[in-house]
Amino acid sequence: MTLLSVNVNKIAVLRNSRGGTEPDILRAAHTCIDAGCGGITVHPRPDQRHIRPDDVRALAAITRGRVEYNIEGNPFAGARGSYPGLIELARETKPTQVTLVPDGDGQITSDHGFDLTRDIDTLKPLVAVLRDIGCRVSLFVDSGATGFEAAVAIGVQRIEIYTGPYAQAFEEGHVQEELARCADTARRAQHAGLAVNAGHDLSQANLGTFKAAIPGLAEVSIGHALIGEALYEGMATTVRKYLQILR
Ligand SMILES: CC(=O)[C@@H](O)[C@H](O)COP(=O)(O)O
Ligand SMILES: NCC(=O)COP(=O)(O)O
Repeated sequence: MTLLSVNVNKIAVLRNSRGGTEPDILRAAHTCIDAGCGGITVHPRPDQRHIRPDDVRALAAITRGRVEYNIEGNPFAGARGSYPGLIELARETKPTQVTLVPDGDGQITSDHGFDLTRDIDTLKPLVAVLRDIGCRVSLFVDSGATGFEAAVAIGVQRIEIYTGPYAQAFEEGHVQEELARCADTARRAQHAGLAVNAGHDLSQANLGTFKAAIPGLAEVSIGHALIGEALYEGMATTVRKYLQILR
């Protein structure tokens, strides 16, 4: 079964909009875990508009020994200022997995993956540090990416396919070409020895079609749509509906 990792960034967006403690990100995570999700994902950003370093720490404590914990982000972001940085947070909190994403500091959301043929030498020392800490390392890549053998050679264990273009094609009703590109990317990555995750703009509407096309899909991390859908049906019911799709 594909593991569902719930991204709780959007709970923090709502909380931060009033500057208090509600909605409570830990209560939300507990609810998702109790409903059967296999992991919690966060993507702290240097501007701290949603997940803050203290959230990363608190979520590490409540996930440990229960479900996987996946921290996503740009290892080079926030080198200055109060944001401690992704590697430092990983060293402190020891998540199950770190997913490296090549965002700019001011990006509104992630919109592309690494170019492995270009970025591999830059990634090599970071992957080594993360493996040393004990984290599984995944790299966010676009569909159609190449260079998976080189990623394996530096210690990378997974890729996460950026599914934003898939979700858009699905919505526009012409999904086959992008779906085939994702399936081919997954096949080549698996052949090179990598496990395959996926994420970005996945939803109850588009997840089943994606899952059916990607044999061996290890994990999906889902936040934006899931938290939105939970407004109508509640968090636990929504998580269970995703689990049903992933069965
Ligand atoms: C890498 C990825 O696709 C997600 O982590 C997504 O970017 C969520 O981040 P935001 O919630 O900040 O948009
Ligand atoms: N890695 C993708 C993720 O964590 C959630 O992305 P989204 O569902 O908020 O678009």
